Amino acid sequence: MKVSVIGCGYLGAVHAATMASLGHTVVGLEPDATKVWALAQGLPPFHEPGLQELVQEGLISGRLEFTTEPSAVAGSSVHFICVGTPQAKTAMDADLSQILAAIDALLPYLHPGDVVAGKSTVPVGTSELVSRRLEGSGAFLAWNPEFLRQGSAVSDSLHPERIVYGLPSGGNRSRIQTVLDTVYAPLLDGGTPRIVTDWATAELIKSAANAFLAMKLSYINAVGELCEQVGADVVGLSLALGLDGRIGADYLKAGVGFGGGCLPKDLRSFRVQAKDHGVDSLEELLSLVDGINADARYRAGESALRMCGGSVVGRRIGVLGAAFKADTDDVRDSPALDIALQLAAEGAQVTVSDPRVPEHTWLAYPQLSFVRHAEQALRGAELAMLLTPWPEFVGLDPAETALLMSVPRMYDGRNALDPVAWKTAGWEYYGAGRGMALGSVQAAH
Ligand SMILES: NC(=O)c1ccc[n+]([C@@H]2O[C@H](COP(=O)([O-])OP(=O)(O)OC[C@H]3O[C@@H](n4cnc5c(N)ncnc54)[C@H](O)[C@@H]3O)[C@@H](O)[C@H]2O)c1
Ligand SMILES: O=c1ccn([C@@H]2O[C@H](COP(=O)(O)OP(=O)(O)O[C@H]3O[C@H](CO)[C@@H](O)[C@H](O)[C@H]3O)[C@@H](O)[C@H]2O)c(=O)[nH]1
Repeated sequence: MKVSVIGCGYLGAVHAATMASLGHTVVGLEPDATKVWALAQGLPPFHEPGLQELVQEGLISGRLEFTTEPSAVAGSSVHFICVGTPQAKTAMDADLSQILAAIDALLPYLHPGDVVAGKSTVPVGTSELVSRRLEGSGAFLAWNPEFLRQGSAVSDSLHPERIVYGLPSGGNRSRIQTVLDTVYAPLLDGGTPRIVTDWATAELIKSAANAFLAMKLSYINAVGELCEQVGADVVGLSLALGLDGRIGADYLKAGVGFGGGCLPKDLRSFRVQAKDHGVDSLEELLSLVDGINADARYRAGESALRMCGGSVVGRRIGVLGAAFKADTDDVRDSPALDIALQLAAEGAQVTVSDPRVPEHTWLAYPQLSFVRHAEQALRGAELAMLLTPWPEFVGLDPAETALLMSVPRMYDGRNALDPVAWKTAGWEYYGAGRGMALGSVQAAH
């Protein structure tokens, strides 16, 4: 089947390559000529494990192409909408301008019977809005939200936990379902569960999923704050909670809070949706979740101040990590960058190390120094802050690393290091949500 993917950023590039690997002929449409050039060379313009190989396989097979030319999408049976839905510049709701522009640009090339499948994360009601724009084209609309995570996007796409179809009511429903079933046949045949529902439910499934993850993270971070107050250890507590199958161990790693291009903005968009529809209790709950997340970042800055004796003015701090999580080069709403900026604003000399964040990103933050390697950030520093748990940081040798520092002090904002090993090597160690605790809970069978 020929399919098009409209918008080839973190989601669209992966989706296009995945569709090609499932055997479809794929045209990826993207207005950014630099991204198209890079993708067409088989060199994705961002870091995503496994993507380069998948894109190169697609290009070599002849089933995958990238273009800036909208007419290339003509003749596709399914058009996947993967454009951005960022937070609006001056409000908390989602900015739908990329969605509407993408649909308008698609209209001249749609044929009756084509399926337009929205994969972007959108507020409830967006499908209704988009379907009115599609009127007269003869195309059908489905909302088919995507759940991949950056850093494991390729494997998440090839082995999804579920596929959701939001379909219109009426006679065309089964026809659209058949088309989507054909597109996803290799995954469905492999046992991936499929949920078929209406547009509004599909839209809400995605918002509710991200808000739930955010809620779990803010819950454990708030509990972590209590742990710090009473000298308890949130890492041991999370381990014990996670062994309860009803709770589950995922999204219980306490630290400096969640970031990225999805959870924060989707949580805020969901807040607006709840408020707009008069569900004040949900809005209040989500607002607390958002507030606790902001606090987690702020408390990291406060801990740094305390560890430096009450002031960071002129003090050298080495920050390990700029990306919002490991295995991505994405700094959208990154807690690490936010905390580094907070400390620079307090007067610290902050050097940030990240193995992947591209150099053009650094130019936007003249108040920070950027280096590639941990050693460069930590040499002569009196506080190290681990804020993104890249393997090269987690694997640092505490004794060797201590020799680089003017004072060996470690704030572990991801609870990724072994406090006993670091303390034994002479470090003053402080973990988010565990303070100076030594990690007093161990699992045994
Ligand atoms: N990043 C993720 O892991 C992820 C996962 C699931 C869902 N989502 C959702 O997917 C959507 C895209 O997210 P992203 O992270 O890929 O964003 P992104 O900014 O990386 O990618 C969006 C791309 O769309 C392009 N674009 C903008 N206007 C366009 C137009 N009119 N026509 C064609 N292309 C256009 C942009 O140039 C950009 O390359 C968002 O709604 C997001 O919430 C993202
Ligand atoms: O135990 C944990 C797990 C995650 N995080 C943080 O939470 C944030 C989000 O992490 P993750 O969910 O892995 O990253 P995303 O790639 O943003 O993926 C989320 O957002 C995507 C876009 O909507 C969805 O598709 C995914 O299902 C959803 O997990 C990051 O800052 C992580 O560091 C923690 O602090 N502790």
